[in-house]
Amino acid sequence: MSQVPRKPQEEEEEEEDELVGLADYGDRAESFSDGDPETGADEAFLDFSDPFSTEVKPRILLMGLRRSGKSSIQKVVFHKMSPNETLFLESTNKICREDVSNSSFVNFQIWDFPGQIDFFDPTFDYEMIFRGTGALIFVIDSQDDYMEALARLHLTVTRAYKVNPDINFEIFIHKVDGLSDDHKIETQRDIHQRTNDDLADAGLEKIHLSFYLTSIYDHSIFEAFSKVVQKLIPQLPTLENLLNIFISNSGIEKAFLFDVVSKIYIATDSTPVDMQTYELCCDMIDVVIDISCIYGLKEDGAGTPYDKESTAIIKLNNTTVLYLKEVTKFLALVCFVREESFERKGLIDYNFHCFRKAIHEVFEVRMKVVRSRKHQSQMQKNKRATPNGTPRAPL
Ligand SMILES: Nc1nc2c(ncn2[C@@H]2O[C@H](COP(=O)(O)OP(=O)(O)OP(=O)(O)O)[C@@H](O)[C@H]2O)c(=O)[nH]1
Repeated sequence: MSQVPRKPQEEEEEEEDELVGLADYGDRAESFSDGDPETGADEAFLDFSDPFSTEVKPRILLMGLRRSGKSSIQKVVFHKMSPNETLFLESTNKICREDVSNSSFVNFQIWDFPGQIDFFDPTFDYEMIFRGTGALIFVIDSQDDYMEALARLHLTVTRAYKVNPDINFEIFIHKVDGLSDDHKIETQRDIHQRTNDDLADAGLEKIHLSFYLTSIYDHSIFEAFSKVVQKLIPQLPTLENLLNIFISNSGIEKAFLFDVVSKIYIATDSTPVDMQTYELCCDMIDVVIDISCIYGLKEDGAGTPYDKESTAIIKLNNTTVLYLKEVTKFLALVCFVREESFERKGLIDYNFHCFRKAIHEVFEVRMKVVRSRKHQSQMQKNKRATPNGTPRAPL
């Protein structure tokens, strides 16, 4: 698997950008889906062997049989494609990888594994792939006969677990919009039972699989993705704590920290999440970004639809106010406030200022650790290259 080296300088600048929250919104996802037609292997642009590339953004693999809905999920969640348009997506007939790490807090890669390709072929370095992965999402088409998918799931999970026992295995029982409520529950129970039985037969009952019922036709796919991503964020308890402090001191009912591009919420306060509230927040983000894109950009297209100044207030007819504010270039805070509490907007804004500063500090600490480890690893590499201890000659 070949890799295109990236300049360390550029990489560092990129990371710094993330932290300081510079305005850089936009779907800049790059698709690298043109693999080698001979082998079906993709020309990977991301260095899987770099243990640090996963430190700041979680890396997720999306796998599943053909036509299970992988590309649709990715297009709907990360590219704002409408679900109906996915009907016209062409099938991928080779292994392909897409990287949307530039546009979102989530470092997300999709690996399509078409049925005829054996991805455990020795020519594929699957160990390298699984080693740097935080979560493996396996998509099962619930409207189809899923026996083949379950066999492939078992094979994938057992191999991946051997390489990296820390991977979270997330099973999306997908396209459930076509099933009745009873049928949904029955399908989930059946898939759960069969996969766990297979693992127990292989003596691997300790592998934990999480199941989600998903569809691109409602918010279930965003909700499931949010849960998957949250498991991979080491700072989650700190973020939740900060949100709790923020809402209790500002008279806010509920607050979500959203990844703006994907509308995945990466954290919320500890009050329960209600689907309708979440959906309203998603709609608000859509409204803000759409209006900004249409009326906010200059005539030559210059400017960004989401930046430090981004903020929005929407008053609902049930005496609730929706309040959105920019936190970093990827993240936004969306809150539900009662009208009477919103009268103290000055207090909310001051508390938000402190909250925003704290969020930046949380990620800054992480970045410092990553940088120092990166530095140490580079030093070790240099030492290994010169066993007698003499410094390496500059290239
Ligand atoms: N009803 C329904 N159809 C869906 C859903 N998600 C995807 N589909 C449809 O499933 C079909 C296959 O979707 P793709 O996204 O191309 O599947 P894929 O897994 O990427 O397929 P390959 O590229 O062949 O690997 C498309 O016609 C989608 O419109 C869903 O949640 N519900």
